[in-house]
Amino acid sequence: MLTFDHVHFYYKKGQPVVDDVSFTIQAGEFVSIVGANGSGKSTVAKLIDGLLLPKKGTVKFHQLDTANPNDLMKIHQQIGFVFQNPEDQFITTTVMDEVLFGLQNIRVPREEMQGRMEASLRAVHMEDYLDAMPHQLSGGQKQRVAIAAILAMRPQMIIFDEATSMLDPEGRKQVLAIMQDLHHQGMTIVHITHHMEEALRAERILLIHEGRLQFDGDPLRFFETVAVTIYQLQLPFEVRLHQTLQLEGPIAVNWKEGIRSQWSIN
Ligand SMILES: Nc1ncnc2c1ncn2[C@@H]1O[C@H](COP(=O)(O)OP(=O)(O)OP(=O)(O)O)[C@@H](O)[C@H]1O
Repeated sequence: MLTFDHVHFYYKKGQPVVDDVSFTIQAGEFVSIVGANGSGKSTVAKLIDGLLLPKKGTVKFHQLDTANPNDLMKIHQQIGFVFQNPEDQFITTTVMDEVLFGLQNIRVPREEMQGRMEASLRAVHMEDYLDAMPHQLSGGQKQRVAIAAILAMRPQMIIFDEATSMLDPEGRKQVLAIMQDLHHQGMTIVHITHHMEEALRAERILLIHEGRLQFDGDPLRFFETVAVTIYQLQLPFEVRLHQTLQLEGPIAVNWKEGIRSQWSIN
């Protein structure tokens, strides 16, 4: 379980970027954090992982406190981070080494490494690319390798920070399907995005605006009650269509189910 308790953060004193934010994310949840450019989403993500520390308040992952230097290494191991640009994450020259590198870093026994590497590449359907050079892969494949490198470390939670925004439609679809698949296997997913079609797929949406938490709840309620354009966000096509047709009741649920099945990996 992740807990933000009255968290405050600023880069420059007097200019709050995260302003008294509190929320809890339970194990196994799929949460989207949405908000306009510059609203503070990435800062929240970095606070979750302990890459940034609160100026006031606490961020805890289970009993581990990001402000405690003794806890930080454990937090980094238990929370994986997928960044916007997969290129930034590659250090080695083959897909296989890319996954093994992280395992060496956390001193996984040598006899365990091969199995973990192969299993995590299988989980993202990249098992046929062991010797490929990461830089020669498509955008979606690169992100899948980055995800495999994280999975091999066996995290409990993965944060995707705008991880689809540099990808073409096919790459986006691949990465979103992997997210959904991991969620179904019990992984806690935090997906930071300003694509509302993607946010629709989460179980819960947190809206950040000017560093404050403005909404925390179900996507259905979010799109029905929040005037998203005020926050420089756009309604997903399916929701706009639904509102235009002014459908109600079971059909309102159906558009959501339709989206879920559309993105499903099966
Ligand atoms: N390293 C930094 N130093 C100073 N200010 C920063 C730094 N990183 C972010 N900011 C500022 O903090 C505010 C929030 O930025 P943040 O990146 O968290 O927002 P965001 O919602 O993720 O935006 P985007 O969608 O554009 O990535 C912005 O005003 C940004 O300019």
